[in-house]
Amino acid sequence: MAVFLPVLLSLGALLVTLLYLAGAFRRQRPGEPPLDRGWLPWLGHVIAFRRDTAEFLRRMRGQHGDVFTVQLAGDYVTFLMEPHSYGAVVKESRAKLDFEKFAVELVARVFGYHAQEDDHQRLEAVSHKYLMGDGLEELTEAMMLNLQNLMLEEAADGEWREDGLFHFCYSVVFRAGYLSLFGNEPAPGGDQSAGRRLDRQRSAGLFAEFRRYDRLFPRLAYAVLPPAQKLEAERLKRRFWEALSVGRMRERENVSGWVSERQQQMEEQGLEAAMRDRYMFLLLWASQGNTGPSAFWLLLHLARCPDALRAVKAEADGLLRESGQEVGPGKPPVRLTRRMLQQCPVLDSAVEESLRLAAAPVLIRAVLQDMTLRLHDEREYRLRRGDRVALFPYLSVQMDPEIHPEPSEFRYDRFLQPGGRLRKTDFSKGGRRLKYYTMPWGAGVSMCPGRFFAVNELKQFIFLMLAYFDFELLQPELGVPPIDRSRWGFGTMQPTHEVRFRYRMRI
Ligand code: HEM
Repeated sequence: MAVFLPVLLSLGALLVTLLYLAGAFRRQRPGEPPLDRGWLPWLGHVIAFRRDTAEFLRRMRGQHGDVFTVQLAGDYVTFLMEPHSYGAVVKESRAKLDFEKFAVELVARVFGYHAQEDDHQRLEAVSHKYLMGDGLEELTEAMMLNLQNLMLEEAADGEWREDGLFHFCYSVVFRAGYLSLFGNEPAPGGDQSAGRRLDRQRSAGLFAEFRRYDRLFPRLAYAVLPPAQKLEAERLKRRFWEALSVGRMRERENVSGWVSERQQQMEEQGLEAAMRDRYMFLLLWASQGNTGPSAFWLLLHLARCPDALRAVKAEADGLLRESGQEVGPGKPPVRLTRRMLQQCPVLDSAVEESLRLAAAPVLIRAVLQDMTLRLHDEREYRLRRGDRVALFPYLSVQMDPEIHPEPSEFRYDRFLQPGGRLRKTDFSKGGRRLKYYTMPWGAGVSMCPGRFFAVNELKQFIFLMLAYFDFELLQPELGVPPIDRSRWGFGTMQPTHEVRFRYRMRI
């Protein structure tokens, strides 16, 4: 027996070390939020969290209140569910709460890209220049031309076509967005219409591949793909690295400043071409993964809500009339100026409302030093270095019936003041006005830099649908499809199944 004693002691020590590393001995210290480690060592609650994040967090909030810490696959994550106090997280200095640490790990796993130190600042600067303010004008014009190429040219015979609404919206908005940012195919021998045809064909192929990757994305991000699908994800990644490669980009025309300047910066930094190609895939994903699904929810809600459709159409018709444009056979394609896109409060409200219902990012920050989280009501919680802090505004803001009565209903005028001309921004909870009352774009340092372009894309798409097309749902009695619960946390949600519809161009 004595012979085995050292072995047993070593095994015991190993077990204790493993349990320690697995967080089995962690206790809530005075001043810290309630701690719920879950039953499984190291994994904690990750299975329930992944299965249905919203449901899990609702349950935890019921048990522990609006601030709590849970163990998720080795990480301790403190969720703050009290929206008046969101500023304490999104405005905290980067020295204490950092967004990049988590993002760097994710992009390495999902896109194979190894982040450079100043990536975030450089992307911010380029986004400022090309995705906001005056810089956005050129991109918005390119988007209009590409949307018209994809939407009008193929439907020019005026025949009824049937499709899945999700597929239709995602395909059109993805492809037009991709062509606007990453450029057009060169016109063979200067033949513009052949160039446009190539754009339609090749972007359709790319979209089909993107959707394959898109379906794998949540499990890839959580690193739980089975081997065969992992291989498929690798194949798709390589396909995109190649399709968006530096060499390919040089052949394209009208590549946006957002993409070309970022390329140039990376080249000047001496980043190898293979890594730059990977970064391009990251940009494609960030710019195209949410807008198409958002277009789907918006068009679906409008198609299901005659009042909303009527109000949005009246606004669009009015703007076209005021600008002296007519839609019809022989007329030039409509032009939507920046001013027109800025003067549609009804459509703006409908866009904001559909995003409130469908955009559900989890915002995550790494705690870089021991610190205190101060809530608006004077409560204070101590946070440990190495942990994470997270917000899930979908549940604590967007679906809160006190902030948004009947939160599951689509009310196209929810973000309009009485009178219907001005944006409504005063929403309250507990008798106090809220700063963060809907957060589809995130907030603070990681707030989506593409939000102005994304809203323009959605509005342009809806304008064209209303101006040029008749469309109807084929089975309106089926209602709004449920959202796919495996995708919480990644941006705009997707439906669990298609919605059949038909459309035809009015000629
Ligand atoms: C409806 C469409 C869109 C939605 C709902 C959306 C939402 C978001 C959200 C929530 C984030 C922040 C994630 C976080 O905090 O971790 C984000 C980041 C980002 N978005 Fe968007 N986005 C949309 C469209 C776009 C478009 C059109 C572009 C570019 C043209 C874009 C570019 C980006 C980039 C580059 C980031 C990363 C920012 C960074 O690293 O700081 N997005 N987006």
